[in-house]
Amino acid sequence: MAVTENKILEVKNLKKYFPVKAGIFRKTVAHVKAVDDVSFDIYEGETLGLVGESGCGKSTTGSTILRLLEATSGEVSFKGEDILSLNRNKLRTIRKEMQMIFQDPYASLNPRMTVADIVGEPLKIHDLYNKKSDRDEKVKELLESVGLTAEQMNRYPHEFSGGQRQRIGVARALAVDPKLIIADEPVSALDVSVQAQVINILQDLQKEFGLTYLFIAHDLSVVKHISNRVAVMYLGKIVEITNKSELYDNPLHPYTQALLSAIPEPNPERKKERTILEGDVPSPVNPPSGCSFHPRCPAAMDICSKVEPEFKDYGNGHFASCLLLD
Ligand SMILES: Nc1ncnc2c1ncn2[C@@H]1O[C@H](COP(=O)(O)OP(=O)(O)OP(=O)(O)O)[C@@H](O)[C@H]1O
Repeated sequence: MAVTENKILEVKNLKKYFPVKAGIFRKTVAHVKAVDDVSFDIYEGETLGLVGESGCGKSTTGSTILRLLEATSGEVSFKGEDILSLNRNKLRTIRKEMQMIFQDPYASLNPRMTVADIVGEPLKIHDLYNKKSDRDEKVKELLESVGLTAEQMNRYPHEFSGGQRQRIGVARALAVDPKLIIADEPVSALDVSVQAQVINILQDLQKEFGLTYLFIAHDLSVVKHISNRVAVMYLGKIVEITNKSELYDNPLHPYTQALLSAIPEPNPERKKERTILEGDVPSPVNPPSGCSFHPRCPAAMDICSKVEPEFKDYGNGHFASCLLLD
């Protein structure tokens, strides 16, 4: 399925603050602003890459959309339905259509369960294929769709390589026939040679089943191949979002430029200038005033520490928040 004009997911002003407690009465003394006013849409059939350094809030965004974490405020609507206000029953029904694939294929599969039980578990939870023989048939089909074999269904996770385990994770996510998959760093724990295989499988499955992906990664090179659009996140906020070619050819935000310059250039003749990001990512408990990127920004001016930049459209759906662009 090609990318359509239907918004399957709309995220508006989403915030997730974690309380920081201290003292014998465990009083809340501050908040970790993990997701701080994030808005974006995803169109049906599309892959939106969500990229940023460790700790910028990508996983929290994914988990809050699926209500694995409760949002502090904001709106998330999936196919027009307001997810954040659904009761448990309705949430359970809609969860079938939104699945997550996790980063660590070692930690996310129960070592004591066979592959058949792992992949079949969501079917049981959602009361699908109640007869064991039907469920096993479905599991076989799912394993084959991710390039594994039916014979492997009675084995345990430790008998598989990292890439194969991630395929098991993908098969499990697909079991309930979802529409949207949030893939949280699905290839970060894998060898580079295996990363491309898993990404290719995800792309093939997208075509076959008309899936939509939110694909989370900390590295812009990983999402380049698979994404239609890319959103760049820094300290709880999206600082730039646009379609893939625009982002890689014409990045507007200095943070995006720095992330791009960190990608190794395989061709030595096309050596590029590198922007080395100075210092550490500031704490999301007490983000810097003004533009939160200013302490590390190679182009920062005085005003950047005083005024918070607006998130503006610079044409053709290319949004960025940087005072230097005005
Ligand atoms: N349960 C929690 N309680 C308190 N703070 C949390 C909690 N979960 C995450 N955080 C903090 O929220 C911020 C965002 O974390 P998150 O895991 O979403 O970032 P990330 O971009 O996905 O990073 P990574 O790539 O390392 O997973 C971090 O500062 C993190 O320490």
